[in-house]
Amino acid sequence: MIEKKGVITGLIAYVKKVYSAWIDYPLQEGKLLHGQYRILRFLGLGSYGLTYLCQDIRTGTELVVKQAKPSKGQLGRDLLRQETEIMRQLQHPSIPSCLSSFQENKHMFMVMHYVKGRTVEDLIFERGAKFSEEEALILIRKLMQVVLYLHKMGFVHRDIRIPNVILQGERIHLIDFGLAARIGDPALQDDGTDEALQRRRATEVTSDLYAIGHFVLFMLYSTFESSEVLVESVKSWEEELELTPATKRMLRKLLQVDASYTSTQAFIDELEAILA
Ligand SMILES: Nc1ncnc2c1ncn2[C@@H]1O[C@H](COP(=O)(O)OP(=O)(O)OP(=O)(O)O)[C@@H](O)[C@H]1O
Repeated sequence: MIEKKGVITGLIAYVKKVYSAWIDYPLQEGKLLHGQYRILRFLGLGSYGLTYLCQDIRTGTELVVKQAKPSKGQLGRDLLRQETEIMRQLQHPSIPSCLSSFQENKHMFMVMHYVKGRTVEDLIFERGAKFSEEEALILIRKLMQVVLYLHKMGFVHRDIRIPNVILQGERIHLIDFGLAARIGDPALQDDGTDEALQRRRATEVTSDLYAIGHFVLFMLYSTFESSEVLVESVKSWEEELELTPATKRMLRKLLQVDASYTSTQAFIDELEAILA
């Protein structure tokens, strides 16, 4: 009996997976959306949305169009609506502007500026970029100008990660506001009981600072070469990375090993002091 129940549950999960893959299939290149945006290329399937590079046929400009992921139903649409509302309130040269939103064939879309450049993830994993301690901190100082603006506007990003930061020459851009929320508001999505995820997703500024800590570690590990061939390392970043004591102390606070910073500005002040 129990075995039969297990088979049925497995079968339902499989059917759900096939159905999701089918309804989340990206729209075709060349398709015209809203009579204005021609799809040039599918950029990616995120947790809650599908993203396309499009061309505005009236102006020739390249833009990004994000579609709520059909398999996520109402939650996908609510998150895209929230993302649109938040982006409309933000005006910063390092944040893509939201240009419009529309519905078509029961699907919801949002149009924003296209940021041409390379994500920090691409730079590290595809281009083999290496960040010294100082370079990593200088980049974070730039990123914190955008994060401080966001926090001052009353929002948290909640998804600051290396694929969501684009470098365009000397300029830095923060993208993907899909999980952004007003500070203190209850989160729309349920993140279960994973402790690390809950720290990233709390609607408090410390969740972005926690994410910044991991961001710094990704950059610092770009120069790390392990001598322990084929042995899976169980050492912590504090044992593996050779860092100045001040940076170590800063990271311990960001990662909430020690008590976190009391404000975003307090972190920036300490960062400035280290770089000075
Ligand atoms: N405004 C933008 N300019 C340039 N590229 C963008 C822009 N917005 C998103 N992208 C790119 O589109 C792709 C898909 O992005 P999206 O944020 O929808 O999902 P994701 O980051 O892959 O996943 P998730 O949403 O789960 O974090 C990524 O490669 C991202 O770099």
